[in-house]
Formats: sequence, structure tokens, C-alpha cells
Amino acid sequence: MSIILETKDVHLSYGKKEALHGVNLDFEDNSITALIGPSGCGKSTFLRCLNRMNDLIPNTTITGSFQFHEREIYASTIDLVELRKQIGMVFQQPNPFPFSVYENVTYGLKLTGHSDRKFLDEQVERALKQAAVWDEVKDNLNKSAMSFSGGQQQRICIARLLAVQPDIILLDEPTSALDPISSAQIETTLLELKKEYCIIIVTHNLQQASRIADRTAFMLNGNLVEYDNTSKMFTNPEKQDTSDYLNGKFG
Ligand SMILES: Nc1ncnc2c1ncn2[C@@H]1O[C@H](COP(=O)(O)OP(=O)(O)OP(=O)(O)O)[C@@H](O)[C@H]1O
Repeated sequence: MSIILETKDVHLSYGKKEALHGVNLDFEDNSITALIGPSGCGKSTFLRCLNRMNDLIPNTTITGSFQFHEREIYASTIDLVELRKQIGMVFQQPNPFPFSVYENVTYGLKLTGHSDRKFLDEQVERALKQAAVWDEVKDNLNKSAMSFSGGQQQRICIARLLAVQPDIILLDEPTSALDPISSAQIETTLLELKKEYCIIIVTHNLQQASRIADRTAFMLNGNLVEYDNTSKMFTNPEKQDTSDYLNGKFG
């Protein structure tokens, strides 16, 4: 496996308050990495750095290096639309646009100038199949995406992102608003998707991290405490803080 994204010494401040204190992490292609840690430790903040979503928050200062395919994500020459196409994000609450399933999935493709109906049809089918929701929506592609269940909406959002063929998929607690069956379907989908993508997931659910993640990063108070193979970290962590967190002593 190869490293597709590497961060070094990442500091982020909201105004005067520093929320990340020098985070070094690397992410492999064709794998799932979980970011875990108690509420407020900086998981979402770090995740948002990876496709520059924090740029949208006023008074945010970010330093450090983010090498993606040997390019610096924070270089002034980076095209943000292109970056967010390559590094897409799925959020906690499913957020389909108030359009049909078809229009949701073709949205990014149309933005980048694709209009050929046959091509769009093929991409819609491919993306919805990859997101494991094709069978459930294929007869209703013109129906509003918002009329489907939460779990189906989340998989439609994943399909919307897959349509533009990203390299990295960022997910911020993608199943915390879903029922157990829908969550399990998303986990199965992610395990399939990792064959083709680098997946980085923030989760509060330790069982979920242990089920699906190849590697897990444990964060605490804006610091990276430990980063290791998930099975190693969950059975034999190096640091006492990691052990205490995994054993439910805090968090
Ligand atoms: N937009 C913001 N403005 C100011 N401070 C923020 C902002 N977003 C997050 N913070 C602060 O940064 C710190 C890290 O928050 P962050 O949401 O990244 O943590 P988290 O580990 O993802 O938490 P949770 O698991 O509760 O989502 C917290 O102290 C939080 O209050």
C-alpha cells in the first residue's frame, strides 16, 4: 500500500485558541483509517483540514504541511473545487440536495461540464452501485432524494461523491444519525469501497472502528496520542491514555 496523504506538524487555531497542536499522520491508499477520541479532541477539525473545509470558518489559522500526491494542499495555486472533488466529504447528517436522486448524483459531473446523457446515465448507475443503493433507488431515480430513508440518503450522498471519482473519502461520523441496520449497511459499503479508495472516518463508535478500520489514530486534547494498526491498538495499546480511553475510563 502506498501513502497518498501525509500531514506534518499541523497546528490549527480558532481565533486565539489552538485546537490542534502539531498532528503528524499519514494515510494509505485502499485502506480505512479511523480517527477516535473524546468529544472536543479535534477529530472533526483535523478531518476538515484535509480538504480545506476549515477555510470556510472565519479567524482560523492553519500551519503545517499536507502533502497529497506530493502536492501541498494549502498551496495558493490549489484549485479548491478540484481538491474537494478529489477529497470528498460525507457528513453526520445525510445532506442530499432537494432534487431527484439522478440530479444529486450528476450534480458534480454537470458542474465540471459533463452533459452527455449516456455518460451521465452510466456514471449514475456505477456510483449508486458502488454505494450499494442502486437496487433500492433504480426504479425511482426521478424521485426526490429526500424522500428516502436516512440510511438510503447517506448512501445517495456517498454515490454523489463517488460520481466524480475522488481519491479520498472523508466521513465525519456518517452513521451516528442512523439506525443499526442502516449503519451496518454503510460499514459493509465502506469495506467494499476501500478496495478502490482511501477512506478516513471520524467515529465515536469504538466497535465500528475495530470492525472496519485498518489503522486507528487516537487523539486527545488536540494531540495525536497513538497511531497504529487497529487490531494492535485495541489489544495492546502503547500508551496509558489510549488504554484508559478504550477501556471506557473517560470520554
Ligand atoms: N468553528 C469553531 N470555532 C471555534 N472553536 C471550534 C470550532 N469548531 C471546533 N471548535 C473547538 O475546537 C476543539 C475541537 O473540536 P472538534 O469539533 O474538532 O472536536 P471533535 O473531536 O470532532 O469533537 P466531537 O467528537 O464532539 O465532534 C473544541 O474545543 C471545539 O470547541
